[in-house]
Amino acid sequence: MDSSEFAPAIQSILATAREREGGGERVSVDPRSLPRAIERAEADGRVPLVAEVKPTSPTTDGERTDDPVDLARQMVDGGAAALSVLTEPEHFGGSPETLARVREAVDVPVLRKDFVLREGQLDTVAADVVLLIARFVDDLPGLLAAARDRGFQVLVETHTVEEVEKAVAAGADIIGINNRDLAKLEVDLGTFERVAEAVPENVTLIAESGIGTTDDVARMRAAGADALLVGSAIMDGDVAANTRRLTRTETQ
Ligand SMILES: O=C(O)c1ccccc1NCC(=O)[C@H](O)[C@H](O)COP(=O)(O)O
Repeated sequence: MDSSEFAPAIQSILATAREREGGGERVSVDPRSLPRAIERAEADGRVPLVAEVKPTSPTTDGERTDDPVDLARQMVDGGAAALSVLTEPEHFGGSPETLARVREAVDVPVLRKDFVLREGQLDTVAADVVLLIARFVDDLPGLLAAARDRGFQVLVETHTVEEVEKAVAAGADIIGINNRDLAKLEVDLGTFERVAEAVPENVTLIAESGIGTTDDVARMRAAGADALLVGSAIMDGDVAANTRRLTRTETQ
């Protein structure tokens, strides 16, 4: 992978991710099903939302320092089908310990959001779902298999049709399309609309990033999103109210 094409913040994220130690002991997970959590939300009329505990980021001003467990509970109270927890410490204010505490406190599936590059890093903490970013992982089939061997469900994040093809060839059954271009850090919801057609019907499809309004929710759902991953728009202000507003969006 040639990192020089990426924004400086991404180059820094990747440099620290390459250095990060993995966990000591091999993790073994009995996961809460993300596809079933999405179905349950649909069945009771909530927009399936993966709400993200995201204290800060390279594109966020300041840092939210409230107790992440309290924020996570508010997201679930607001109707979130699942949660995403950043575990990247240097650029996102996350930690594996935070994820472990959140997962203990809620009963919905929890995604580990990080920049996992090699097998040992899967053993840092147990989660129901782990993120692998197609653009950054050299051996996607190998790392996907290693994650599944440990019991994780795997969300493979993509940004282009070519990356969707790479994810499908690797056997991904949950695919995210990130509206944020990690080369420039620009967000364009048109990305999901353009790329979603390349994703097979039997794959659980998640729209990621830049979703802030009920119109954005309706737009992503109309383009085929089974679920939406939302961070900033939920973390900015009243977390329960923000989650409720987005999960109750009428899309028909
Ligand atoms: O969010 C960032 O600033 C960011 C910068 C560099 C790499 C990744 C970044 N975000 C990771 C994510 O995937 C988002 O946290 C997630 O999709 C939620 O996005 P949003 O709703 O726009 O906060």
